[in-house]
Amino acid sequence: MSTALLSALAGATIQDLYRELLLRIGEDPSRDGLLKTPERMEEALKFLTSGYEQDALEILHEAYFESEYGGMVVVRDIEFYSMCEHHMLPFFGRAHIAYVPNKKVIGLSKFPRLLNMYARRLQVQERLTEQVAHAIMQTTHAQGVAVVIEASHLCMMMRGVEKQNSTTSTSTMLGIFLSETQTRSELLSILAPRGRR
Ligand SMILES: Nc1nc2c(ncn2[C@@H]2O[C@H](COP(=O)(O)OP(=O)(O)OP(=O)(O)O)[C@@H](O)[C@H]2O)c(=O)[nH]1
Ligand SMILES: [Zn+2]
Repeated sequence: MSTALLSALAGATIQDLYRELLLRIGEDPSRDGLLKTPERMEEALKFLTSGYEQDALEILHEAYFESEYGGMVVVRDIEFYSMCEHHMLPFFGRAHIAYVPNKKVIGLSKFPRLLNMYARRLQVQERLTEQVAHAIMQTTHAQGVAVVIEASHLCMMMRGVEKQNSTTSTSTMLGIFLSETQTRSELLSILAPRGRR
């Protein structure tokens, strides 16, 4: 890209860029239905990438409660929407987050908040899974953390290979979930589809 073009782009707003994009795909950005579209797109993009402005400590740091609970906590079926970094198309599905506390439990709502934070960045499913697991482990010093994500990728559905029914599963196991087969088996039996337990 030429220096002149780069400096011209640097002065452009996100809405200018979206207007140009509409022109390049053969649309007329001045027609009635599209007049406010660059503004709407900017707003949507800011929301969908708002995770860059947050960090895990900020989300988790005031929601620890002392507890002697020594079992496993599993928050399952947390729905999420993210965008793949390759095509900037959505991938979405469900996450299951489990941990074994270490004298402190975390407010349950913080798990979906943490997932949303990482999901609202350009992602690959593998990294999303790892980031959620490591953030919980590092901030809470839990005995173990496990994150399982099942997702459908629109870049594999509405374009490319056009497969409508495939889903992708990823999992990250840390601490006791890695070292103890029994703990891992307990989690897998909790996550097994109902009727197959
Ligand atoms: N591992 C991983 N791959 C992803 C994820 N989301 C999208 N992809 C893949 O990223 C790859 C990008 O491959 P490229 O060959 O560079 O792009 P492409 O030509 O658009 O690929 P096709 O989708 O096969 O048409 C594709 O195989 C996508 O399926 C993800 O979360 N994890
Ligand atoms: Zn993609």
